[in-house]
Amino acid sequence: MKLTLIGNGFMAQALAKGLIKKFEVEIIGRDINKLKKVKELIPAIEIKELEDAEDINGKNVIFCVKPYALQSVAARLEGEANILFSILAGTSLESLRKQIKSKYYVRVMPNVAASVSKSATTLTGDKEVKKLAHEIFEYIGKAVWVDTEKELDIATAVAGSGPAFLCLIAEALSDGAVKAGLNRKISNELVQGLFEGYAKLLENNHPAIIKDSVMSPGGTTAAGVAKIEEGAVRSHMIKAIEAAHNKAVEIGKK
Ligand SMILES: NC(=O)C1=CN([C@@H]2O[C@H](COP(=O)(O)OP(=O)(O)OC[C@H]3O[C@@H](n4cnc5c(N)ncnc54)[C@H](O)[C@@H]3O)[C@@H](O)[C@H]2O)C=CC1
Ligand SMILES: O=C(O)[C@@H]1CCC=N1
Repeated sequence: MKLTLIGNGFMAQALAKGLIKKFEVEIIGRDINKLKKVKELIPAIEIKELEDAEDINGKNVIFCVKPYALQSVAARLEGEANILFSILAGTSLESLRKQIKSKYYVRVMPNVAASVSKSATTLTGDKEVKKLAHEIFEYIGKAVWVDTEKELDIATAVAGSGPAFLCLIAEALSDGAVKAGLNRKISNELVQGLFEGYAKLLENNHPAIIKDSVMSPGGTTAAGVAKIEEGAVRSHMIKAIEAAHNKAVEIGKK
């Protein structure tokens, strides 16, 4: 099966790296020089410059441009795709249906870890292609189908934007270690190992149980946790998800 990615940005490249293991991948973009650079990085892909009347008839398209570019790119597409997968944050199935012709529509919310085939991806849309959507997006990591777009917009906040939130935590932990006197290289290495080990533990344990197992009475962890609570970090994480979700909904209304 051939997959046609429209857009040649960061996420298109991240998806292509995983999808190429199983599928033929074509990337259509507006800048041939950028496309040639992408081909140098992922030689197995086909590249094609976006035409003014780009024929998508019968193709399985993964739409990877920015949400604001939907209208201008859609106007250049001709014919009816077989499946239109869209990774555009906030952009509703209704809006896609109005602007791009396709037999089936699926919204997809991957994340940056697609570049290492470890995305936590959420899918929703036409149930006729649910199984196929799963099969395709499992090549970039874990894929979960939800029944509503509301759930996908929440998933956008927690799994799409989530890596950036974790980056702030990772950077801050390393900064703290550097502030205390550890060198940057060792601090970063320890934080990387910390996330790797924690991800493994999280597969089978609730975070509260892991926390309790680390936190000794009167110990170092308890001292640190008390400081974190002073800064209302948990409350602000909840607010961050709320804000990111609200933004996805707002993008959808434009
Ligand atoms: N970056 C991330 O972690 C995630 C991004 N997304 C979604 O993925 C989509 C792409 O995001 P990125 O790859 O991060 O952005 P990017 O800026 O790296 O790529 C955007 C692509 O759209 C193309 N484009 C923009 N305007 C265009 C136009 N008028 N005509 C033709 N092509 C046009 C650009 O040339 C570029 O290839 C967005 O809709 C975003 O919501 C979804 C999940 C995670
Ligand atoms: O920030 C954004 O809009 C995109 C969508 C999910 C992750 N990045």
